Amino acid sequence: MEEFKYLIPEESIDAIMNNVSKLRDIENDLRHIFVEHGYLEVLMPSFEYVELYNDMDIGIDEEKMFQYINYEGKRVALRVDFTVPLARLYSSQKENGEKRYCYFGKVYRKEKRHKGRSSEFFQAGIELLGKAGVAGDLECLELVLETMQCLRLKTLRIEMGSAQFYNRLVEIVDDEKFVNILKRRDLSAMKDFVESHHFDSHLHDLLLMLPQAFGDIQVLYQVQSLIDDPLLKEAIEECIHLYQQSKMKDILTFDLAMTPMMKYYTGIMLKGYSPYSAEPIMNGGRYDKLMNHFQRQVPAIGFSYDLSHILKALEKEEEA
Ligand SMILES: N[C@@H](Cc1c[nH]c[nH+]1)C(=O)O
Repeated sequence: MEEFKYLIPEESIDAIMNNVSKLRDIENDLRHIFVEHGYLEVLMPSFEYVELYNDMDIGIDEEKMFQYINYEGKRVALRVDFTVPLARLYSSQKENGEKRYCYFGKVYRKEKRHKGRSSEFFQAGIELLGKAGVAGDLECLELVLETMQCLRLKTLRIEMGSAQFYNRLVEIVDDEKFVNILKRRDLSAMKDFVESHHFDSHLHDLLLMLPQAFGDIQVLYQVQSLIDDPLLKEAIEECIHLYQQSKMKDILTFDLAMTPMMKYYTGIMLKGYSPYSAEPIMNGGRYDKLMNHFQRQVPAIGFSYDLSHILKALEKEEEA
């Protein structure tokens, strides 16, 4: 036992000592902008019932949760996500109006084998509840653009995918193997997959180009010319529409092979990248059906920065 007192469990990374003041500055700048735009800062509890996350089927397996059984015999987990508990908070309020929340804190997601990866993610994010469609998407995109300046990182890129596009495609293709191939962006596996099915020629061509459907607005036009399904069409048209109105055209890349990080996404999905971080420094998206779990129909969108990844990217950028 004696030697353990000098060690930390593999779930932990050691204390962050470099650049903590920088992290606090970034946090404060973000807070300032969020609050200025009407987002109310909330301090969410660290513990939630495991059932809350399970019922929402968010796509984070139970094995990823740090959990224990409390005195009632109920399973309790350390927070694995902010979006779900905030949806619960919203549902406890009477009216369905627009609400803007922001938050700063950690989420805990256990890795099977850590290999130096942390299980703690320091997030700073917002949730915009009750604002539907392009208007809500644009408000969110503008806030991303404005707050990106706070991060002190030089070359940031935003990738946009569509959960509506992805979900509909999964439905049409109707074969579990498809998702795996898409996640790996495996071109030759996709060829074999397409050849072993009898899809119509449009779907056939679309699936073949999908692993590489990554790039500027031309990608959307190219895909648009291949589809006739109304829901797929609608999803692409929404992205085009957003692009036309967005102020981040020069840093925006589309990725139609993007698979949802969280199962609750129903519309656009966003990821922010620095060339100095292997992991996305920002994740977000529209989730119009999550509130249905609370017997409410409320459209919503949000995003969160990962401050730990941002800090690491800053260090690497400085070294370079
Ligand atoms: N909760 C998501 C990010 C997000 C916030 N709002 C919508 N999505 C995550 O942890 O990846």
